[in-house]
Amino acid sequence: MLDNLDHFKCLKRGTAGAINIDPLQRGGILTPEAREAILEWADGYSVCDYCTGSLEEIQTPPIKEFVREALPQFLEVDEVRISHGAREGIFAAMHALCQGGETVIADGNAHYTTLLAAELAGLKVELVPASEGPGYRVDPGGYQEAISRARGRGERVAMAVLTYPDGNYGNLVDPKAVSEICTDAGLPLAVNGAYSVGRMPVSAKSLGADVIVGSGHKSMASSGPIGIIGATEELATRIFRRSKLVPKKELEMLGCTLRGAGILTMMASFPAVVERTRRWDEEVEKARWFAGEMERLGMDLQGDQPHGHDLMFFKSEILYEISKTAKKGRYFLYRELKKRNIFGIKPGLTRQFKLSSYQLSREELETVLSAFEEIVSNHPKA
Ligand SMILES: Cc1ncc(COP(=O)(O)O)c(C=O)c1O
Repeated sequence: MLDNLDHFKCLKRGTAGAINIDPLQRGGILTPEAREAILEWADGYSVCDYCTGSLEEIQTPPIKEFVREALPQFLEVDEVRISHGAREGIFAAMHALCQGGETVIADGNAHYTTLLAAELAGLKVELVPASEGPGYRVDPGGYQEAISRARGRGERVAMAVLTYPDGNYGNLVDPKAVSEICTDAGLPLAVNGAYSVGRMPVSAKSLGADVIVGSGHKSMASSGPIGIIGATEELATRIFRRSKLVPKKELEMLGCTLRGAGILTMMASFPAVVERTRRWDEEVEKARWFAGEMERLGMDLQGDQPHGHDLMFFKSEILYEISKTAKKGRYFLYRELKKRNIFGIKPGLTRQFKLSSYQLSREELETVLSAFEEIVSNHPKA
């Protein structure tokens, strides 16, 4: 094996020029500025040229200004730190704010990483169930019921998490309503903004979030893994507490998180990211138009109606019926889209799939719609 490694030398992704509709990837596509930054800062510990002891204190490049001023202002939150992703932010908050054996409340549409974070922190999870499809709605009032259920069993409830929006249906639950319930119950609320921070306007203050996390590689045009965690002053002193053994370093962050190009891509994209959040209404309008056209072709949008996010989950019996007789069976949709230079729907999916219209032009989305239209009309149904 080690004598024949030439195929590692020149790795190509093979997606140049394609239309990418993968919800996981749309908001993480780099700006031209970030592409330049990645080359400039690509070497391992490149940000440490002028280190003064901790990542958020570095002034050259201007990480200090970015983390201490720009990000808190952007998110309307007291303190921000850079993490390796949304999941690490959620874990840091749970680990710092809860004691082993306590319970966290989370929405039934929460991302799996919220459950793993709780498990790793030694916590129990009480879910607020989502309704049946097609809405899959989480009712804010369900948080009160979940708190009462857990407390009724004698559990100590320590915090709540709201996924805003969730990563399956793009549903947006009223965070203010959840926050009021949490405040009355004496619980901090962590908002998982993996699909919102960097896409839509997000103010931790207006949402009523005590902790907010975001994902750079999902929604802030950054090269991953990278995320952000913000907290109110009161909680920041607990989450970002310093080590007793190495007092310059923050314990929960294991000293320094992003030590290379990733943070420079986030910084280089930041002006464009701030700007694009101001045009969120256009994205919602485009998503609604696109969903309407897909429904006309026979697909059923799940989740919020009218839809409030670019992440869309469709059920599609029509494509499933076609797959029963199509060449390559359930892989036919992936292959047909690939032939037309469109990718992002997972190979093998036909009956239900997610996609995103984020930052795609109307022309590109029309190309996607024509592809679906052709695929439906060119194939006989079973
Ligand atoms: C809603 C949601 N939260 C969190 C994550 C994880 O984000 P990260 O990779 O930044 O940890 C995802 C990833 O798909 C997600 O969809």
